[in-house]
Amino acid sequence: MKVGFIGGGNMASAMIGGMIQKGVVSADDILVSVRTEKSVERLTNQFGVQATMDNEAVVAGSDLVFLAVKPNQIKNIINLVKNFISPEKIIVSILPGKSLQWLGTEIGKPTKLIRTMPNTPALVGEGMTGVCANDLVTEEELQLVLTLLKSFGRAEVVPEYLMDTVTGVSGSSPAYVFLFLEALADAAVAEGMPRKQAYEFAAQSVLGSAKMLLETGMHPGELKDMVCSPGGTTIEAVAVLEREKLRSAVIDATRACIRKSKGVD
Ligand SMILES: NC(=O)C1=CN([C@@H]2O[C@H](COP(=O)(O)OP(=O)(O)OC[C@H]3O[C@@H](n4cnc5c(N)ncnc54)[C@H](OP(=O)(O)O)[C@@H]3O)[C@@H](O)[C@H]2O)C=CC1
Ligand SMILES: O=C(O)[C@@H]1CCC=N1
Repeated sequence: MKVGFIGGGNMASAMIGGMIQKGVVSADDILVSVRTEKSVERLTNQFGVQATMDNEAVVAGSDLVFLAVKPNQIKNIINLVKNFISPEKIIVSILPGKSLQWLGTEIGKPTKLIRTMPNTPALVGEGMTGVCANDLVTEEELQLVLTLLKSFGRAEVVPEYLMDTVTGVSGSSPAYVFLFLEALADAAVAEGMPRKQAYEFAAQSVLGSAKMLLETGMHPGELKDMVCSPGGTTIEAVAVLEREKLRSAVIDATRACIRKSKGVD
């Protein structure tokens, strides 16, 4: 099977890297189109894929095509390539805010469509992708796409009305986590820890905490309580984070992201 990508930027590169590394698609079977010569060179050198600036050639030569450009590019791209979209091809969008219905209307003919929302931890095999499909996609085809997506992390089918929520809770959230990690490390640096070491201590602590939540099935409040010794150090930090409204800031920020995803045009 030939897998195409229209757009080969941050997110597409993370997905391509994961797929090749896990061996679910070989580099020879991946075609990518981009806007600049510079990206053609980067993708060819980094992954050994067939990179080009010819979007039509990628759609014509692929069985499954990921749409991985920015939302403001997608109308033009669909107009350019829609004549090359035939009924047996599967089109997989990774764009925020673009519904299956919107994509179908722009393509203008019955097409197998899958809408996804991945995230950049795909680059290290720890992505999280939300997925939904239209009625023309068979169960077998959906499973095939899930296999591709699971090559770089977890992937789960969700009802389409939750796709903007997926953008807020996992698509965009690595950026909020990196802000937190940077601040955590800054505090350690302020106390004299070398920066590289501070990132290692901060990142491993967040990684381990996330793993505990996934693997124990315990409530996050209970996991927090396990760290807070009575009269101890942790509860002092927790009290400051509560006073500074960390949790309501995270809720408001995530909902702002979801609102933006709902309004993307
Ligand atoms: N980054 C993220 O964390 C996530 C992003 N997304 C979504 O994925 C999509 C891509 O995002 P991201 O990878 O971050 O964006 P980037 O800006 O990194 O990549 C965009 C890519 O599109 C290419 N491109 C632009 N115009 C054209 C064109 N006319 N024809 C062909 N290729 C074109 C660019 O080419 P060139 O390299 O030559 O400029 C570039 O490779 C967006 O819709 C984004 O919302 C979804 C989930 C997470
Ligand atoms: O910021 C964005 O628009 C994209 C969508 C999810 C992550 N990045």
